[in-house]
Amino acid sequence: MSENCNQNCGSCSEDCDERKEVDFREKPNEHSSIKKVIGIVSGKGGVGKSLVTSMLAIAMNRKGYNTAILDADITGPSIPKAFGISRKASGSERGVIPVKSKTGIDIMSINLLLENDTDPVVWRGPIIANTVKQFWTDVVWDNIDYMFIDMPPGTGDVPLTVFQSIPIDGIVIVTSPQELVSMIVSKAVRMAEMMNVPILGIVENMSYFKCPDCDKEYKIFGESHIEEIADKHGIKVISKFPIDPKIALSVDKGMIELYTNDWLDNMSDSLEKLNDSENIENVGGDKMKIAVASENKMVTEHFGHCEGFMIFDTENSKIVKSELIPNPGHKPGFLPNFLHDKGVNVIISGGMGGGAIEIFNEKNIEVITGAKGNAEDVVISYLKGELKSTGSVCHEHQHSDECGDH
Ligand SMILES: Nc1ncnc2c1ncn2[C@@H]1O[C@H](COP(=O)(O)OP(=O)(O)OP(=O)(O)O)[C@@H](O)[C@H]1O
Repeated sequence: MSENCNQNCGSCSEDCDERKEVDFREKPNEHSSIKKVIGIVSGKGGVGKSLVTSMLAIAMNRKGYNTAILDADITGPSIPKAFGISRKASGSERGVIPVKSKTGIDIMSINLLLENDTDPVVWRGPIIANTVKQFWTDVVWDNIDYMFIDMPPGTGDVPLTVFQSIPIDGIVIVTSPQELVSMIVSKAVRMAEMMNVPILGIVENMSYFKCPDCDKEYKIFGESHIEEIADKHGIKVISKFPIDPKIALSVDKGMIELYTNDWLDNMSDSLEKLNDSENIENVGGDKMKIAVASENKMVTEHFGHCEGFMIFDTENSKIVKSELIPNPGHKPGFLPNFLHDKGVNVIISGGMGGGAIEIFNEKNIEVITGAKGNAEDVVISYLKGELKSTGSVCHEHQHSDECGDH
C-alpha cells in the first residue's frame, strides 16, 4: 500500500495488493424500474446489431412483457427510423420521458433529442459515453421487464464505459458470416468476462438467403463457422437470421414492428429460458442485507455461538456498508427472528442446525451453509453467484447447541 493511501482507489493509479474493485455503476432514475437489461454488441457496424435489438424488443413485447430500447449507438442511431418515430422525447419534473412506439415499446435515442435527426453526431468518446449514461440516469423507464441496449459498435472505450456504468445482466453478440467472427467473438467474450457479465448467446445475421422461387438456401457470405466458435467458448447460438429483402424494406419504411417470421419466436423463447436460469434481479430494487456468522471477521462453523454477525449492505451486487453486530445470545429460535427484524435477506455460516434453517426458510431468508474463509470475501463471491450452499445441517450428535438447532 502507498504511504499516501487515502483509501480512495477510484482516484489512485497504483496497482497495490489492497486495491479494491471500484464500482462505476450509475443508479437509474429514481422513478425507473427495470428488471432485466440486455446489451446487444457487435464487432463492427452494419452487421445488424440494431436490427437484432429491435427484433428482440418486438418479440418480448409481443409476449406481453413491458419492453424498452436504449439506443446507445450515439453516432449511428438507427432505432427511431426502424420504428418510424419522428416525435421528440419530452421532459417532466421526474426526468426525460421516452417515446412509445406504435406497439408500446419505450424508446430513447439521441435522434429523439436532436432538432434535426440528419445532423451528424461528431462528438468525442467521453461525451458519447456520458450521453449514454444520462439515458440511464435521467430517463424515466417506467415498469420495464426487458430493456435492450443497442450498444456502440466494437469493443473499445465507449462500449466499455457503457458496460461499466449500466448494470447489464447479459449480452447477445451479433455477427455475420463475412466478419472475422472468431476474433470478434473472442474479444466480446473477453470484454464480458472483464465486466463479469454473462453471454446469453450469439445471433448470426445474414446467415443465408432463401430463394423465394425454389426455397433453396444460398450462403451468400460463405459457410458459417458460428457453431464451432460458439462451442469453443461454451456459448449458445440463439438464432441464424437469413438475408431477407422484406427486413430492409420494413426498416426503411419505419414498420419493423409489422415484420413477422417464425425464427423470431425461437429467439424470444431462448431468451426467456436463458433469463430464467440467470436468476436476474430487478436493478431498481437490487438492495440486500447479507449476514455472516463470524469470529474475527472469518466465517464461523458455529452459527448459534458465533462472536457476532457481520452485516453487509449491498446495492447492485456491490458492498456499500458493513458492520458487526455482537451475538445477542443463543436462545431457541431467537437468532433467525433477530436477523429477520434487522432486515437480513441472506445468512451465511459454516454450519447451522436444522431448526434454525427451517425458521430462516419460513421467513424467506436464504441460507448458505458450508462457507469458509474471510467474511467479506465470501459475500463478494456470493454476489458474483460463485458461492453455493453445501446444504450441510449440523445434527444433534455433532454440535447442535453451538449451531442453533432448535
Ligand atoms: N438479415 C437482413 N436482411 C436484410 N437486410 C438486413 C438484414 N440485417 C440488416 N439489414 C439491413 O442492413 C442495414 C444495417 O443493419 P443495422 O442498422 O441493424 O446494423 P448495425 O450493426 O446496427 O449497424 P450500425 O452499427 O451501423 O448501426 C439496415 O438497413 C438493415 O435494414
